[in-house]
Amino acid sequence: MSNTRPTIVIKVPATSANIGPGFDVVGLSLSLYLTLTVKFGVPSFDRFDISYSGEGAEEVSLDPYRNLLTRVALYVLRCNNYRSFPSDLLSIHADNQIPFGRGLGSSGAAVIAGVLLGNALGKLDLTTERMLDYALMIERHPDNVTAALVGGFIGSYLRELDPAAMVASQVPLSEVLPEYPPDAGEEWGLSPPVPPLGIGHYVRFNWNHSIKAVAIIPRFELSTAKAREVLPMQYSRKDLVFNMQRLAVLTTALGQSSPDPELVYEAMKDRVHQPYRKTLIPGLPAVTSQITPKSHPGLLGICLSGAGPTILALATHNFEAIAQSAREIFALENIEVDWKLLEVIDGSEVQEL
Ligand SMILES: Nc1ncnc2c1ncn2[C@@H]1O[C@H](COP(=O)(O)OP(=O)(O)O)[C@@H](O)[C@H]1O
Ligand SMILES: N[C@@H](CCOP(=O)(O)O)C(=O)O
Repeated sequence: MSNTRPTIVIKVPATSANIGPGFDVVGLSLSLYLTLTVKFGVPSFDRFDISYSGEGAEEVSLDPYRNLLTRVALYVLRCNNYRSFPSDLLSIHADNQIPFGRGLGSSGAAVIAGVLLGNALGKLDLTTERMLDYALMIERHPDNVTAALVGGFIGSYLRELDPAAMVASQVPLSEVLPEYPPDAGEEWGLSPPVPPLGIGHYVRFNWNHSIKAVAIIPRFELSTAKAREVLPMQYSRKDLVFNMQRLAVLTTALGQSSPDPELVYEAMKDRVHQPYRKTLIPGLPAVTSQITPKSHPGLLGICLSGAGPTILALATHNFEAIAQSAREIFALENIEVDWKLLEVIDGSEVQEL
C-alpha cells in the first residue's frame, strides 16, 4: 500500500464585484473556474512542479516564490508554523478559465485558491471565517474574495479593528507575501503578520436563478490597481445617498420571484466608481445607457463588472441580442469583445481524489 497522500482538487469560481452601486461591498460568484490539481509523491531535485493551462498560462510565473497562488499558500503555512512547502508536494497544475485583468475576479480567485491550498497542504482545518481573514490580508476589499469563497450573491463588510489589529491588517503586501526565499541555510526573516481574527463579515442575499449573467469582455486588460487609482478620495453626500438608495433596493430586487426590470435597471446605476472609470474604458457610458429593458426586453440591469473593463448585463432572456448590441457599441471605439453567458453558482470546493 502506498503512503502517498491523495490528490487534492481545488475549484474556485470567478466573481463579478460591485453590481453597480455596491462598490467594495457586493459580489456574485460566476460559472468560470480556476481549478488546481495538487499531487503528492517524491519530487525530483527537491522542488515541486507548477504548470498552467488556459487563461494567463503564457504570462504567469511558475516560480513558487513569485506565483500568486503559491505565495499565498506559503503565507498561510508560515503563519501556522510551517517553514516551507511540505516535502512530499510533487506538483500543482492550475487550469484557469478566468481571464486576467478583466474585472472577473481572477486575482480574488487566485488568492482564495492559495488560501485553500495552504490550508490543505498544512492540514490546518481552518474555518471559512479564518480563511477569509487570510484572504483579506492580501486582497483588501472583501467583495470578490468573499463571493469566491462562499458563493452566491454576497454582501460583506470589514469589521472596524482595534488599533493593534488595525496595524497588523495594514502591513505592506510585500511583508505579507515576500517574493524571495532566504538564501540556502538561512531562516526566513520576520514571521509574517498573522491576520487579526474576524476581519470580514458577510451575508448571502437571495438570488433568482432565472437571472443569468452576460459577461461582455473587451479584449484588453485593465489592472484593478490602475482602475482604483482614478477614484476620488472623497464623495458628495448626494452621490453617496444615490448609491445607498439603489443598493438597498438591488439586494432584494434580484431575489424576487419576478424581478422588475424598471426597478433593477435604475438600482444598478452608480455614482461612486463607474463615472471615474469611463476614462479607462471607452464605450462604458454608451453601453450602460443605450442598452435598456425597453430596447432589449429580458434585460434587467447593466453595469461594469468589478473594476472593468468587462460589462455585466443581468437578464432573463435575449442574451445574444444584448451581447451583440454591446459589441457594436464597443466597435465604434475600436474595441473588440468576447462574450459569455454565465450562471450564479456555489462557492469554492476542495475534493480529495
Ligand atoms: N490563477 C492565477 N495565478 C497566478 N496569478 C494570477 C492568477 N489570476 C490572477 N493572477 C494575477 O492577478 C493579476 C490580475 O489581477 P487584477 O488586476 O486584480 O485583475 P482581475 O480583475 O482579473 O482580478 C494577473 O495579472 C496576475 O498577476
Ligand atoms: N470593488 C473592487 C472590485 C475589483 O474587482 P476585480 O474583479 O476587477 O478585481 C473595485 O471595483 O475596485
